[in-house]
Amino acid sequence: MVEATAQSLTGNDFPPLKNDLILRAARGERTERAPVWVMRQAGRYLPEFRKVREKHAFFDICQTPALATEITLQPIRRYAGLLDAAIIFSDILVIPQAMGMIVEMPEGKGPTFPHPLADPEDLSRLKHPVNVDQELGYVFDAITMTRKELKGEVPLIGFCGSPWTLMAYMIQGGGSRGGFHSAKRWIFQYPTASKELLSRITTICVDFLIGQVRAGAQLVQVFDSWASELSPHDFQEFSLPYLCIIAHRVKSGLSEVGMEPVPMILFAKGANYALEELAITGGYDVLGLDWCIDPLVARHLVGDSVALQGNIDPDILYGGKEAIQREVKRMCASFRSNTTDGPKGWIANLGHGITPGVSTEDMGHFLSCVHKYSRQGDEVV
Ligand SMILES: Cc1c2[nH]c(c1CCC(=O)O)Cc1[nH]c(c(CCC(=O)O)c1C)Cc1[nH]c(c(CCC(=O)O)c1C)Cc1[nH]c(c(C)c1CCC(=O)O)C2
Repeated sequence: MVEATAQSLTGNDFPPLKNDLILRAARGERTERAPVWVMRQAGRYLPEFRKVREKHAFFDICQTPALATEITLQPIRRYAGLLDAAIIFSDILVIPQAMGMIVEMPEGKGPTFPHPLADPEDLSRLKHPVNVDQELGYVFDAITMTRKELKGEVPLIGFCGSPWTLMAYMIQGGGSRGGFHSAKRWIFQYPTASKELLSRITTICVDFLIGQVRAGAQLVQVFDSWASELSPHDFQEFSLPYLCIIAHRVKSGLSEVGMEPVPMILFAKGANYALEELAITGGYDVLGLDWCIDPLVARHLVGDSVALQGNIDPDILYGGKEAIQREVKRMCASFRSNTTDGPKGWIANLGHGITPGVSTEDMGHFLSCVHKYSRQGDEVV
């Protein structure tokens, strides 16, 4: 059913889908076990990824569909039958690049912008408007190629960064290590210019996500990784409105071109105080949780209106096999409210991305434990 829609509307002849567990969970349905995938599942903890990285620069990989496809498939092959979704290999920072900014990814240093935005005059340096097909068509090509190569094994997730998180990088010029003082200064000193920038990024996110779905993405996720930097009040003003616009415009934009909506996931890290409001007005089908909230509490806050994703502490993967098993059991009990029924509207994941030092074996153990302890019929205690 899912396939018929995508095929007829994109003109792409995609193989039929064999595992729709994550699509059912994203719609809030009860499933026989929790579908599972891991943020950054195609990344540096995989020796096969590091091997490709030895020969190619990070953004060259993103811009070369055959390489992006190969890396997207690496975890799917290694953990055959254990992962329930693939996520396209790319980065949230391709949007600032599309806006004309230079982004470098020196090994082991994280993203670096040599010329970050210093003050509102710098907005004139940015391309505006951005032709997303032209600037980011390589991501669409990678998605179409990957979807074909996946041969229907699991659905493919597309993604983008949230306006606030992208703005934070564009002004700060790098990752979290030095804090986000410059980006925060903008929202307090230049609120109007900040909102102009957020609006521009929002428009690109909408076109980008619609393009990813047209290219073959079967779910999409928006990463607001630095929501944690904002107070509840500032999240309301500088992140939430733009997140809502993205969800609503992507859905209406897809329906305008005659396509079914796909499930939309929002991961707003550190914004657990906003879960209730996000569930009511956000427009997202799934809310991702970090590990700082108990799943039972989260479910109580959001009611039955959305599915939940998450949320084990990624560092548990450093705790050894016993700890992984124990904590997965605990997570399953909390998401399933201790019943023998299968999970309802739950996608298992970590509470943030997997980190480079995790052993591939421990990652496999995590996935197996989710398969084992999230299953219908077993009581989890
Ligand atoms: C904040 C953010 C970025 N990128 C992303 C986020 C949101 C998720 C999150 O909060 O972790 C999203 C992202 N980045 C990458 C993916 C690929 C798909 C996946 O497997 O999840 C996704 C979904 C590949 C990547 N993106 C990056 C790598 C490693 C870079 C390398 O190979 O040198 C990978 C595999 C680089 C990157 N890119 C970014 C950072 C902070 C870093 C460096 C830190 C790190 O390496 O973990 C920006």
